[in-house]
Amino acid sequence: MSYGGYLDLDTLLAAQRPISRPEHHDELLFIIQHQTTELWLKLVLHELESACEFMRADDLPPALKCIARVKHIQKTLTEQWSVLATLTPSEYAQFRGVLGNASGFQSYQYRAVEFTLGNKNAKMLQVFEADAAASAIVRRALESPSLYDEFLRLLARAGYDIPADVLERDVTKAWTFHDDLVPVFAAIYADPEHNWAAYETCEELVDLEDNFQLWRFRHLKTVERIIGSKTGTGGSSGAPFLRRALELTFFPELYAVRTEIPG
Ligand code: HEM
Ligand SMILES: N[C@@H](Cc1c[nH]c2ccccc12)C(=O)O
Repeated sequence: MSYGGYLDLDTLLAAQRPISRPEHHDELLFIIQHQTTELWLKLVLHELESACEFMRADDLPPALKCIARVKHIQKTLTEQWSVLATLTPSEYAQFRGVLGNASGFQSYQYRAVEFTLGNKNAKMLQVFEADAAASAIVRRALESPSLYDEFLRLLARAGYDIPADVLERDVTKAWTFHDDLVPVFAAIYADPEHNWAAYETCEELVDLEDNFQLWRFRHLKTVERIIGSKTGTGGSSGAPFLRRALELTFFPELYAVRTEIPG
């Protein structure tokens, strides 16, 4: 066994192949920024899937440990935008053309993470039609209960009054706001001492969402400084599209409960 052999470094380090001719100095940065993100997303998915499994087994402590690791990865990914922000608009414009219609829209691991957190949208599968392996990853995330679904099922098993329509919902559909979950969370937040595990998990989920939004925000701000309000290579309006994504929420009832806390 050797360092490079164990890590399959030859494969890893052969995978940065700029396509601009003559090769643009900054294309390597662009590639590595994406590849490192994808590597971390691979681990995020792995940890979130484990967190779901632990929840299914009513084993919260290890689920929370997985979530804690995901939160650190999210922070790293958010910080990492500052490296790409050293790419100036003039530099990027010199090789943007080689990207054609390719775009972050096509990140199947990103889509799988969004689905695992509950932002499902079956239409997104179309993007990956031509790629069987990518489709399988995204479809699995679409068809599995989200982390939130698993948490709510766990709460129901623990005796909390989770409405039947929540427990029996079609998990392939986007989450919609459930008014009657808010009193359940209000009771948990009113008495943390007697609901500690549920209370702590609620706050961990809010952390996950908060971190996810910070990543989205930094993506938007980096995009704004690099391409202004140009339309995206993926066919979207660009920055306006990314700005709208900041209104998405994975766990709306966990935000709604905050309004209901007396005081
Ligand atoms: C110069 C750098 C970048 C620019 C100008 C940029 C621009 C954009 C734009 C305009 C979109 C909207 C889709 C489109 O029409 O193309 C988008 C989506 C996306 N980008 Fe980036 N991006 C950059 C870097 C990155 C990096 C480093 C990642 C990390 C993997 C990334 C991940 C994504 C993802 C996942 C989406 C889909 C978001 C969604 O559907 O909610 N982007 N990007
Ligand atoms: N969507 C980007 C291009 C882009 C960003 N990340 C990518 C990853 C791979 C291919 C293309 C891209 C733009 O409009 O400029």
